[in-house]
Amino acid sequence: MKIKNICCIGAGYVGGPTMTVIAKQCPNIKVTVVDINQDRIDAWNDNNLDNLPVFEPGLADIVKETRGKNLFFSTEVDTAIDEAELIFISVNTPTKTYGKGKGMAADLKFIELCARQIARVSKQDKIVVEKSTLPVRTASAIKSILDNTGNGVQFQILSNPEFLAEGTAVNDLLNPDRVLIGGDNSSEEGIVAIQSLVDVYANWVPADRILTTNVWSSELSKLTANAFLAQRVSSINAMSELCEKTGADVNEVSKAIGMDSRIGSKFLKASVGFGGSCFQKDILNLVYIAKSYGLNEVADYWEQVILINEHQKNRFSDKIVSTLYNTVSGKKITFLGWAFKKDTNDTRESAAIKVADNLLNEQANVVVYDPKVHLERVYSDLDYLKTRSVEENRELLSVESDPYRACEGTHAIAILTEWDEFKEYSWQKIYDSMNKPAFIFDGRGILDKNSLEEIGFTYYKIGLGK
Ligand SMILES: NC(=O)c1ccc[n+]([C@@H]2O[C@H](COP(=O)([O-])OP(=O)(O)OC[C@H]3O[C@@H](n4cnc5c(N)ncnc54)[C@H](O)[C@@H]3O)[C@@H](O)[C@H]2O)c1
Ligand SMILES: O=c1ccn([C@@H]2O[C@H](COP(=O)(O)OP(=O)(O)O[C@H]3O[C@H](CO)[C@@H](O)[C@H](O)[C@H]3O)[C@@H](O)[C@H]2O)c(=O)[nH]1
Repeated sequence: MKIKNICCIGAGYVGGPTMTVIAKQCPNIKVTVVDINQDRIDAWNDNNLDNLPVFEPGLADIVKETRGKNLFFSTEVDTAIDEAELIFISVNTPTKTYGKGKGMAADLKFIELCARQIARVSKQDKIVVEKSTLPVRTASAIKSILDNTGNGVQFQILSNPEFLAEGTAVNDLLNPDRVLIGGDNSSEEGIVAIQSLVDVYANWVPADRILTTNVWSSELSKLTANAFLAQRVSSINAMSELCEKTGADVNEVSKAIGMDSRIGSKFLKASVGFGGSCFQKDILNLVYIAKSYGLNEVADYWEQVILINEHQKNRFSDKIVSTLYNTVSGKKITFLGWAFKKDTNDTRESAAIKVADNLLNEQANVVVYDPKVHLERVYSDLDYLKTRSVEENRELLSVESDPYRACEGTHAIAILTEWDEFKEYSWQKIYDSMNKPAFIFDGRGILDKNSLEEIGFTYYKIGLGK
């Protein structure tokens, strides 16, 4: 079937950029991205492209090129569903915060609402594509809802997980390592549906990078990919602590092992801990699924990836406290960076949140500077933890829009995000304005130890032993 109209439900970090790139690469397909969040849709439609709800390098240019031509953002969900032959579901699937599986399982209520809405509205056969990350076997639940609540029309369910990383989303979408499409390859209708989606991607993705599998393999591959990626970060972070004790340098160890082609060099950068909306959520979900099948050893194995990550964040804040003579009470500590990685305004599960929370518990005065994260976001991240009152969070933590002002009179600087601009600062100027001794805690290993020590800083880098 030749696709002419695509609808995507969910205009978030995945739906927005993914559909923008599809619209660019497929000028003959009309792509409508819908969301129930009016503010988000308004922001996607804002004439000032600085106000788009998602910051990604290169994204605004493509939105400018396609919006109003074959790319539309709207809150008219029913109309967009009705018009489309193919519907992506790209809504959030957060960790459950209530009931059975609380703190572990994925909350599928938004997915179910979408399925019910598609069933209610559809008057013609549709292909429904899982773009959200979902527990393996969710497709059967979606199928059951569609078939039992629909108007007798036929639905084909595909799984097409998204592998983009934030900060590099546009490039990842334009040049994906692979596109994965799972579907019912045992029926003729299923094969036609799979081919329809393959044809969309074939507009720009080479055929050998479009992989088709059965639905369950596709669903499970997404969780597996994130588990393997996060496992590498936790593995190198575990080694970073041993490096600090033994005089090794984790960067040298990473390089040495990464040159082994069987290991590979990517995703071996020690850090203050991984963040982002996916890794923790998806591994917890994997652990929950394994447990639900009684696979306790499998569950315990993957849970360690999360436990090491928690440890890494805590040990970074502990290091700050112990180095500052075991007390940070009333001391100003400057955070450079709040986003979970560079080149994004996303802060979900950012290591900075936990490190700040720990330091606020010690009554530090934390000052935050991040080039892309706004003040309200920082406070809402902290308030969400409910560790202390909203007023106390505002008393103890402030946000600065100028990095030099953020560092004035501070006792210590902690690098929480690897923004490139941090490397370009006049560190002499910063040193001159700081309390002495002037400490830097580099949680991302991005600054040059020798030149900072020459200026007079006391410099700590994750994974660098003495
Ligand atoms: N963020 C990433 O980098 C990334 C990458 C790959 C996969 N994923 C997965 O993609 C999914 C979406 O992630 P995200 O980061 O884009 O989430 P998000 O929270 O940024 O966006 C989800 C959007 O869906 C909307 N929504 C929820 N229910 C709706 C409904 N019934 N009708 C219309 N709109 C509705 C919300 O208002 C929100 O704007 C998740 O399953 C996530 O695990 C995320
Ligand atoms: O060597 C590394 C690599 C990453 N990180 C950290 O790990 C986190 C996640 O980084 P990254 O994976 O680059 O960003 P995400 O946007 O979270 O992307 C991941 O999660 C997405 C959502 O599922 C997937 O689509 C992507 O393939 C997967 O990389 C960030 O805090 C990074 O700073 C490190 O500490 N060291």
